[in-house]
Amino acid sequence: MRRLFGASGRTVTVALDQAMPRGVAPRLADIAPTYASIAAAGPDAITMFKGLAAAVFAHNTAPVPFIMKVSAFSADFHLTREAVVGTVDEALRLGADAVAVGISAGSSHQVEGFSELAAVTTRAAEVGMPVVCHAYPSGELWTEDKKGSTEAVLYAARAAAEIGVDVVKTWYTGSTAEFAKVVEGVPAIVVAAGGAKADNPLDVLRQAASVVEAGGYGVTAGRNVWGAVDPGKMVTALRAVVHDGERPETAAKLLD
Ligand SMILES: O=C(CO)COP(=O)(O)O
Repeated sequence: MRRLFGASGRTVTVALDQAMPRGVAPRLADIAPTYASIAAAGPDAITMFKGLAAAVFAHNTAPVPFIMKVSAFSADFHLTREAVVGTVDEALRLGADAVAVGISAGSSHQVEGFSELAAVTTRAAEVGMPVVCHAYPSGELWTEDKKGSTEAVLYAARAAAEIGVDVVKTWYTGSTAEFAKVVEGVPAIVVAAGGAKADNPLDVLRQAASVVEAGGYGVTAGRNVWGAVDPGKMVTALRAVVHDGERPETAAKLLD
């Protein structure tokens, strides 16, 4: 856990796990320069599937703390059912520092999803491997008024914590006050996803500052890092906000 959370006790983790769920964006297709830019800026960890990790880390086993994603959804084909694509024991053998599992709360596949997560937390506890859960209320069973609400996000995040994960990564709920309700109701370390690509990079930094102000432990950001004009500079700016408490407007100057 100490490897994933810097000296400040917070994390700027970069998620490079999105080709399978969301399609092979050009920055992910041409992964070598994207990875090099991100890694050089020193994120606290990178979340990836094992095959990509094997490719980008090459023969250097641990240049950056590595969170191995062991489940995957595929938005265009199935948003609410995760494929199991790895195990805790594999992650151990590959030198991963943690495993990550996704759950889709409020879906007709919730029972299987929770059971699969529980199998991971049980094995991970036996071998001392931290578990990160990407816990989203992305199921189809939510009524229209509940979809995307703080109540739904809190439910997904709370379920993950109760299944015994160490870190819950979930959706930012729009304001410091609303995200604080999620943090307060979840007995685990809570971090926020970056979310859909923002038009203005300053908004990414403002969101990170709000997460920390709400009591969150940082961010696990994907599209707003690897999709940034300069991914490495975005990692540096996020680190300034999350670890050093820099104002977003000041940190944004690091993007120039
Ligand atoms: O961890 C993530 C995806 O698995 C976060 O991705 P986004 O920041 O793009 O939402």
